[in-house]
Amino acid sequence: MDASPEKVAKIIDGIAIAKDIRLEITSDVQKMKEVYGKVPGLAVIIVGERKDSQTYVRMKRRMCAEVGFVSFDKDMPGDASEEEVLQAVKAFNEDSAVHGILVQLPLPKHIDEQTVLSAISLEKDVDGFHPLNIGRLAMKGRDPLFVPCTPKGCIDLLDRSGIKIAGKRAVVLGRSNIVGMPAALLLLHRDATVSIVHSKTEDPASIVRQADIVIAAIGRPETVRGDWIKPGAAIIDVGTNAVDDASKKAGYRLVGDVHFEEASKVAGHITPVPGGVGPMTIAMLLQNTLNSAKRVLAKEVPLEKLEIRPKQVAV
Ligand SMILES: Nc1nc(=O)c2c([nH]1)NC[C@@H]1CN(c3ccc(C(=O)N[C@@H](CCC(=O)O)C(=O)O)cc3)C=[N+]21
Ligand SMILES: [Mg+2]
Repeated sequence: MDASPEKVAKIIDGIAIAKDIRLEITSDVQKMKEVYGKVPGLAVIIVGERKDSQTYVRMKRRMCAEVGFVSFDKDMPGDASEEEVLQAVKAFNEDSAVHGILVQLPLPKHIDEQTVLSAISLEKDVDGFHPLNIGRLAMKGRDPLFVPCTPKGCIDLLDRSGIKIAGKRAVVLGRSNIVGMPAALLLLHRDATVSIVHSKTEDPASIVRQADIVIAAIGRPETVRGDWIKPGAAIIDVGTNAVDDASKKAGYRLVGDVHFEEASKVAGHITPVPGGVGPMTIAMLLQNTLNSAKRVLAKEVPLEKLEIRPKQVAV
């Protein structure tokens, strides 16, 4: 494919795809309710008053209601102690109506995130942030119980857009525990040839230019420019950066890590921001929670009689 200036990439519509997924989930939840008298339960713990965190948590709780889950809300003050947060996690670990536990990040500075994430029961770690789930993700043949939602959503966007992964060159920008690193591992498990570009990489543009698939997760606005992109490449933009914009009522607008206007003239497929990866993150959280509830059911109902199967049964 050549990069003639009039060429325009196909937009990957994360809002529509996430909605399809929520419909699939809703139908499984209805069946679960009819046949077994149970619905999935998701507990969301938020500590402190960060505006962005409150917005995300509100969206998660709204989506839970939409698909028929029960949501358990625990809103704690910003000066809650680590011990108190751990107690809240423990209570949800022990509550059989709760199939998934999410502790909204970032936590206030006086609380150690790894201590809290490690306290979440492995069977309820729907964010996939528990070190054992991350460790399993890194191992061939040892599937984790839960895959982190944002990277999982990125792969699902590629799959549902008909983009082939096996054998392709993929470049991930960013190496965070919650997006870049797991995204690279997932691509590797799908037989892509994977490079990770990060803050110390020399000449990142030359690496990105080789990629058939780009996942950008660095949290720096419009860093990936049009001339970094191989014509026809698939671009998944995880960045959600607020930049000042006086023409907007809120005083800011959201932009990705990719310069959308430039990139969409070169790429074959591209996700918009907002409306790309963001909605998928929440859809994957719901999917992980549903699968967790199915796994609990599979322990109570003989597998051959189970009408809705979990993706994976044993630990
Ligand atoms: N334990 C934990 N799990 C998370 O999954 C988690 C977290 N902590 N902390 C913060 C990040 C961020 N995150 C997003 C979820 C949805 C959108 C989303 O739906 N964004 C919309 C735009 C929303 C808007 O307009 O502000 C979109 O991109 O279209 C974005 C970001 C989950 N996170
Ligand atoms: Mg593995």
